[in-house]
Amino acid sequence: MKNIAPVITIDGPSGSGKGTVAGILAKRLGWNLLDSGALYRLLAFAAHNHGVDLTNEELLKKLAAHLDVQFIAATEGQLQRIILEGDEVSDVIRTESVGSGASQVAALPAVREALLQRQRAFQEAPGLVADGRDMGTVVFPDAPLKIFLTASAEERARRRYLQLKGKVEGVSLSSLLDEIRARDERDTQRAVAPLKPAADAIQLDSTELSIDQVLERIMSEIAIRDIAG
Ligand SMILES: Nc1ncnc2c1ncn2[C@@H]1O[C@H](COP(=O)(O)OP(=O)(O)O)[C@@H](O)[C@H]1O
Ligand SMILES: Nc1ccn([C@H]2C[C@H](O)[C@@H](COP(=O)(O)OP(=O)(O)O)O2)c(=O)n1
Repeated sequence: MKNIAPVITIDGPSGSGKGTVAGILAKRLGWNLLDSGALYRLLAFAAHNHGVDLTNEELLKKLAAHLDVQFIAATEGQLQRIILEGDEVSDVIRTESVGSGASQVAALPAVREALLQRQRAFQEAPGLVADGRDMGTVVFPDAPLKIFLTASAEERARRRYLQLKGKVEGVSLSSLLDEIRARDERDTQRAVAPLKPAADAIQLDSTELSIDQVLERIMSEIAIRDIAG
């Protein structure tokens, strides 16, 4: 049977606000949430734990196909939890070094293929908000609303800095900016499913917008399309 649960895709570079906006939107609509970047982060993290080299496409493909992961949905007062092989890894997968590993494994075609069905399985009633790099272009090309969220690299580094300062030792704005630029370069230049807006995506530059303003813009696009009942 054809899956008719609507999908809203939010793609964009690191620090543009995708995860924040997708999480709030899913909660507001009462829809499911797919944080696709978490899957690539989990794979990079699992590879590190199992001593698998981040260039070993064959082994990474197998690891991706058998990734033992559980997403426990957010509840009132409790953020989404991610369990990998029985251990809670919600926080440890968020470091920039795991992000960089995720970006490396994400460039491998066999890895992307192995994770495709797992991502599509999140499309369940009453609807799905999915964030990542290729949600609108590859994973959910028929989504009725696609957002491509951007912000200047400087603003994205500033946001990350504010987010990590006090939590992670030795963070510096200039190294975060370098890391963000390196990840942008790798994610946009790879051959398979590169980061780019879908032809029918609405592009939203959040450099000068607050989180609430971004949400307001997306809510008005949802209302125009009448996709959330
Ligand atoms: N429009 C915005 N203005 C200011 N800060 C923002 C905005 N959107 C997101 N943030 C903050 O920036 C940081 C990174 O956001 P996040 O949602 O993790 O980005 P992404 O998922 O695109 O990497 C978070 O601390 C978040 O609260
Ligand atoms: N749909 C996706 C999601 C993430 N990736 C890759 C590329 C990204 O640099 C890494 C990490 O993604 P993630 O969305 O968690 O990173 P940010 O929160 O934007 O910093 O994974 C991808 O290739 N395709």
